[in-house]
Parts: sequence; C-alpha cells; structure tokens
Amino acid sequence: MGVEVVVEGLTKSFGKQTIWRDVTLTLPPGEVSVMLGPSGTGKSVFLKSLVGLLKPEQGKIVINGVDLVRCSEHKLYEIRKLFGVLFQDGALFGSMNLFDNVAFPLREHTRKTEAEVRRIVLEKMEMVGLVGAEKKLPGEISGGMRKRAGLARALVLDPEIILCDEPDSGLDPVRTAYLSQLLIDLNAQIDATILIVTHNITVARTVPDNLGMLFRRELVMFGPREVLLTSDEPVVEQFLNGRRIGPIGMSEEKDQATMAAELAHREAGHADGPPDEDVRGVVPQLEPTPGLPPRGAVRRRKDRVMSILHTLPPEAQQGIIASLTPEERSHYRVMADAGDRTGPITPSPWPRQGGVL
Ligand SMILES: Nc1ncnc2c1ncn2[C@@H]1O[C@H](COP(=O)(O)OP(=O)(O)OP(=O)(O)O)[C@@H](O)[C@H]1O
Repeated sequence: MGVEVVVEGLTKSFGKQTIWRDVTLTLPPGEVSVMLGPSGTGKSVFLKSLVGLLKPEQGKIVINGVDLVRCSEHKLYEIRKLFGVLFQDGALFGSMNLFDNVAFPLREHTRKTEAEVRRIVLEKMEMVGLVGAEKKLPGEISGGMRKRAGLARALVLDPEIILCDEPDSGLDPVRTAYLSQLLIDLNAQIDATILIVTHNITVARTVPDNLGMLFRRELVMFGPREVLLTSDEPVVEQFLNGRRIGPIGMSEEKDQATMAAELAHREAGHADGPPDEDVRGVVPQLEPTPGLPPRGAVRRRKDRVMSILHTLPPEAQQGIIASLTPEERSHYRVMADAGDRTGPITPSPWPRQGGVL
C-alpha cells in the first residue's frame, strides 16, 4: 500500500516572493488526490517540495517518520526512491528510445540484470498501453504517448507515491479521459498514494478521492472531494465553472473595485461567455476497468470520511451520504434522508457474507 504524506505548516519563498505559506494537509495512503489552483500559485513548486527537489523554509513533510525538510541527504535519497514523478512535459530524453527512457531509473538506481530490466520495462509499458512502441523516439510519437511513456518511467521503481504534474496538458478530451482511467486503474493495481496537479475540471470532478486548491499564497481547502465540489467559496466557484468574474484575475488576484466593475458590466448586458452553468455538485467517481481488482483505498476512505462526516459542511455530507450503497448506509447507521450530521457515526460490523461494497 502507498504511504501517508503529512505536510504541516509548510512555507516556500524565493527571495522576497512567498509562493505559499502555512500549508497543512495529509495525503492519505493509497488515495488519489488532486491539487487545483490558478496558474502561478505554486502547484509545481509544491510537488517539487514533496519530492525534496526544493527546500521549504518552514514546516514539515513527514513520510515514514522522516521529515524531508530537515533530514540528511542520505535519508532524502532513500525516501526519494518511494516516489515516481510524471513531470509536465514527460521529461523524456529525446535521443533515447522509449525502452531506454523507461529503463533509465532501473539502470541508474538498481543493480538489476538486463533480463530483469527488460521484464520490468515491458510490464510497465504494457500497463500504460505502449507495447510495440519500445523502439520509437520521443519525437516520433504523440503527446499522449509521451505522457504514458513518462508514466511508465515513473512506475519502474514500484513507487509508493506518484506525483503527476498536469498529466492532461496538451491532450484532447478523449485522450484525457483515457489517461484518467489509466490513473484509476493503476491505483487499483498498485494502491499507490497519488497526487495530481491539473487544470482540467473533468479530471478534478471524476478522478480523485480528495481535492484541494491553492490561491493567494494559501491552501484554500483540502479534503474529501465532496467538500470542494459543493463549496460556495467564490474562488472555487469561479475556478470550477471557468468564469472570468470572480476573485481570480488574468495575472493575479483582483481588487474589489475591478470585481464590482465586472459585475456591473455583466448586469448591464455585456456578454460574458457561455450562459451561467454551475458544474458544482458531486458526480460519480471513476471506477477501475471491469476485471481489475477494486481499489483498496475506497473502503479505507469511506471509513475515514464517515468518521469525520459530522465535521464537514452539510452539502458535502449530503453528497457523501447519497453515494453510499444500502449496505454501507446500514453499516454506518445512516438514515436514508440523513445529512447535516452533528455527531460522529459509530459503524456497525460489516456482515460476514454479502455483496461486495
Ligand atoms: N526555481 C525557482 N526560482 C524562482 N522562482 C520560481 C522557481 N520555481 C518557480 N518559481 C516561481 O514560483 C511561482 C509558482 O510557480 P509554479 O510553476 O509552481 O506555479 P503553478 O501553479 O504550477 O503554475 P501553472 O499552473 O502555470 O503550471 C511562479 O511565480 C514561478 O515564477
């Protein structure tokens, strides 16, 4: 199973520019999380900090009891082996074919024989649907294939934590849907902890167990997907709906006067793109492809989320309860019309036999 990543009070600056401050969140083991945020809010800096490529000035990143911010280079090297990272552009070596690109971490970091390297590389290339493309150069394949090759390379050291920086950038909506399914299938197969940075709202609504957002140098929220998907925070509403009107501006946040002027223009009839559609709300989460094992994280997450249900906003509670099966409702002792719970839930034991949940 993937490992837990605990981030506490993390602050990162470059010179006088604070990128974000006091970020606290936990990536639960084996769960899939997505981090949203307008361009330039430091999502990539956050991923690079998690893997130890950048050093935050304050706070902790604790993995397996080791604080990456303060540990020795030797410990950092050991902890880094738990990670597989898919960088934004795939970061493939242009002069190496896909096989050698994917084999690179194995040849660099392990003493495996060429026969073992071959077996592992072909296994991972099959997982991402690249069998037969081993001899191609990165320049000879499509962007989607490059992403998948980057993912295969991120998988060769059997990572327990996978970080994906905009895995969908440059992909068409259909390829993005395939990539989303691939990430969920991978999670079902290897149960790794996954953090994805994306601007794609469909990915954010359908892939993760947890959702977070960075804005104005802070973590606006991070938690079960239902919380962000039903939030009325203006910045969340603007971002999910892709609207111009709201606190996010072209280069930075807007001041109150600009926001008021934009609203006045709209009220005076200025066309502002498509009609006001609100995509907020909880939609079903992607499931692994039939035939694959169920995701181990699903049951663990349900137990975790139900234990904190009473602390969540009523809309999120309703979204969570609506997604429960009848067996789960009875296990968690939830009434059909429940919502807006104010006290913790005491689950009853799972039945010995009975349907798969
Ligand atoms: N090594 C660095 N030195 C100085 N500033 C940096 C460095 N890396 C990133 N930054 C700055 O940190 C800020 C956040 O950058 P980052 O790439 O993390 O944003 P992002 O949220 O991932 O943006 P996007 O969504 O556009 O990819 C930017 O202002 C960037 O210029």
